[in-house]
Amino acid sequence: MADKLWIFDTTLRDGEQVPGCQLNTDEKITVARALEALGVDILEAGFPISSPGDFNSVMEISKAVSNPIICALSRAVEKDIQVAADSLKYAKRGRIHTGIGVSGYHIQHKLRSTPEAVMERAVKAVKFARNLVEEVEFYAEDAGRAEPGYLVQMVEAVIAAGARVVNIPDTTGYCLPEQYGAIIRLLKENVSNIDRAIIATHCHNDLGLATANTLAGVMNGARQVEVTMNGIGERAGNTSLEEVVMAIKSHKEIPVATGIVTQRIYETSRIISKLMNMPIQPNKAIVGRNAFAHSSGIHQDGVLKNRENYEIIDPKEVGVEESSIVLTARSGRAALKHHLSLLGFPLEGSELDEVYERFLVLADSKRDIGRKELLSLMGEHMDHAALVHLDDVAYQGKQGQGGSASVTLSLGGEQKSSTATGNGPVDAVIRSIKQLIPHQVILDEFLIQAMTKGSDDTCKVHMRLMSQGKPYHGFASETDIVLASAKAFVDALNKMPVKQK
Ligand SMILES: CC(=O)SCCNC(=O)CCNC(=O)[C@H](O)C(C)(C)COP(=O)(O)OP(=O)(O)OC[C@H]1O[C@@H](n2cnc3c(N)ncnc32)[C@H](O)[C@@H]1OP(=O)(O)O
Ligand SMILES: CC(C)C(=O)C(=O)O
Ligand SMILES: [Mg+2]
Repeated sequence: MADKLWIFDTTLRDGEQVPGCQLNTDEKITVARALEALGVDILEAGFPISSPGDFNSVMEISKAVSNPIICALSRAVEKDIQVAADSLKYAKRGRIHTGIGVSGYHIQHKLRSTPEAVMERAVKAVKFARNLVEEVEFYAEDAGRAEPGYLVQMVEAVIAAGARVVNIPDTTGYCLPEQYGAIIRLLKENVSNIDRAIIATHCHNDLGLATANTLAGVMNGARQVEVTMNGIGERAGNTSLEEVVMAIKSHKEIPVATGIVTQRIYETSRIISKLMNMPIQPNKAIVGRNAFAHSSGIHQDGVLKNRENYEIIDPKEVGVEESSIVLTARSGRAALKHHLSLLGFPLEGSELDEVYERFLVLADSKRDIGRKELLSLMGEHMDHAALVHLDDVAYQGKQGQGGSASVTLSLGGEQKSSTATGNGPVDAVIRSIKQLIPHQVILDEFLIQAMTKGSDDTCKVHMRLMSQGKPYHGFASETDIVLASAKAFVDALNKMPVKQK
């Protein structure tokens, strides 16, 4: 039977160290509840000595969630440890995570100490923590660059002092997978009391190796992995939860199993991205917008014949409704035929060839080919009847007073106008459009990206609308951010089936 792999989520501690990602207590509780539903085993809720707000967050999270073990971080400093223990007083099961730097760099140049004195502080800290809580985890900071013999002695000493989990961080993301795996193996083979503790991995992504190193650690005996949702964390980030969990699920030869409800991965990723104002790169493994999108002809043909030709994970397994076939100038006939048949045009042979030629000319000049473009390829008369046209947009806004907008759309050939107010001009414009369309759509994701750094820059807007449980992506580029938002919204509307608009 596979061993249990303990999933230690540090999104609310290491993840929250990202500049601009700081959360208030209510937001942290929302994230903690989402992580609990996802099935994480240990939830590192914060660094309680760092501020009254973080102390309060750890305390409130301890009250709000009951399944995961709640963990509080501290230095190897008695006051930190005492405050961490106080913050955990409502936790059903609390853990103190204390530790100290163990590499030559940290011992000499950060702590300005000696290896012997650092070992003494480590042992003292673990004993002090054990007097306050049952569960103590020790982190050997910068273990990835530590002298191996010293690391073995340190791990043996802290286990003897009462640590039940020993975390071996590659704090600077320096190790190669073979090197990191060898460190874990060294500890398994040379620490005399290692059977009394669980070894944990905690890898950073400075060389893009965090997931590979974590898996190397697991293959060599680690049974706890410290991860964050979307891989966020200090500098280049931490190992991402979704990557490790899905790598393990995809490779049965890794002899471990997790309790993660993988179908909740996508939703959890979005909740965290939104609350932390941290967009997810489109090509991010598992949760990126393009993780299940196929855009070149050979791939699209393969996926349409059998999804598994180009997908190692069923998107439903991670909570993504379905893979998508995106039409671009690199698409072939199979993809075009697929989209046309969805629109009710089952073309074959020379008819398909003829439309494909015209499609390629269009696709060479336009990056994103949607319903609107396909309908116009099939005959301009269809266009007016089936599409939403943005005829006019006017808006204004004043600091502290929100915004107002009026929008005119042509819907099914009929012109309609509406006005609305909102918390700013963009919100007002989107509300105006929503008032004009007959069915409910939810704006689920909204990204604005400036191309360069000038105030005269073109901004690119991406919106994801949900309608009847399905996602529709809209894109637009304009120098005017409000107009770009309106156009992206309408672009997504135009990708929905006619009856939904
Ligand atoms: C690898 C990691 O991610 S560790 C976690 C990183 N997270 C954070 O640092 C966020 C929380 N931190 C804080 O709020 C503050 O830095 C505090 C409250 C911990 C300390 O604040 P200050 O007392 O002002 O110290 P400051 O941050 O300037 O310096 C850190 C001190 O801790 C010492 N230190 C660092 N790590 C440890 C450790 N694990 N154990 C003991 N001492 C440590 C440093 O040597 C330095 O000591 P010095 O002032 O005697 O040189
Ligand atoms: C505090 C420890 C676990 C850490 O975040 C690191 O070493 O990267
Ligand atoms: Mg870290």
